[in-house]
Amino acid sequence: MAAPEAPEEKFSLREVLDTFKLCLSGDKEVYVEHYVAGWRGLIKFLNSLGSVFGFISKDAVNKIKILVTHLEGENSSEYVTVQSMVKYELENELVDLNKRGNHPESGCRTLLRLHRALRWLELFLERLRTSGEDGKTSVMCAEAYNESLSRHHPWVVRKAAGMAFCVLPGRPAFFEVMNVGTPEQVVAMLGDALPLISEVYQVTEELYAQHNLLDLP
Ligand SMILES: CCCCCCCCCCCCC/C=C/[C@@H](O)[C@H](COP(=O)(O)O)NC(=O)CCCCCCCCCCCCCCC
Repeated sequence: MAAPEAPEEKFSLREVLDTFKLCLSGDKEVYVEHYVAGWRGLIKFLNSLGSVFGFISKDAVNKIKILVTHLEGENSSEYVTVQSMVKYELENELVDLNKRGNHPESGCRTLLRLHRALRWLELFLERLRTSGEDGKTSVMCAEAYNESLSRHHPWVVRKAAGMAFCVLPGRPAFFEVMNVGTPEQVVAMLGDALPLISEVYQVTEELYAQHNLLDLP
């Protein structure tokens, strides 16, 4: 059995919900700081599911580190919101637009990877929310993945992801790890969280579409 985690390391869905609430400013700009914090919370959840998911969490952690480097770097004021980041990086030609080159760690391409994963999360959580007691998390996860992220992944990543999904715990254990309370309370909280996640996704999607950034290499 795994050693118990330190309390501050424990995942809580409420915490993630709260960070996603903070993501959007009054005029619908997305704060990079809170976006990153939301992902950190989700990765805690992933880590608590076991080492099979290590290769996924490692990639997500790397992406977060890149964004934090921008957030804390000398141009930190340009990285306050996704909108200001896009403007700054495009105006200063800091993004590889057609093929990978001098800017493999641009904020724009890095955030795009997380943004695509956010769509997977939205689809997965919606399935989880509406599933019955004996719903299979592995199937919900695979379906959500096939409808979103998978098209951006090469065969070998799709294969590894598919294998990891198979060992996901069942719905009751999954709900337990969320640390919310009864299954009914989890479902209610998912109902609160989904519109927030969905709005952050939509705002980012529109911004990236406007600037033709949805296929950054
Ligand atoms: C709960 C089960 C979690 C399953 C996670 C589903 C997503 C599967 C993603 C598989 C990614 C495999 C790792 C490699 C990825 C990279 O190739 C690829 C491309 O990057 P590159 O252009 O720099 O090369 N990276 C990505 O697409 C970014 C993936 C980020 C995935 C983050 C997933 C976090 C999952 C958090 C789970 C939270 C569940 C919450 C329940 C309340």
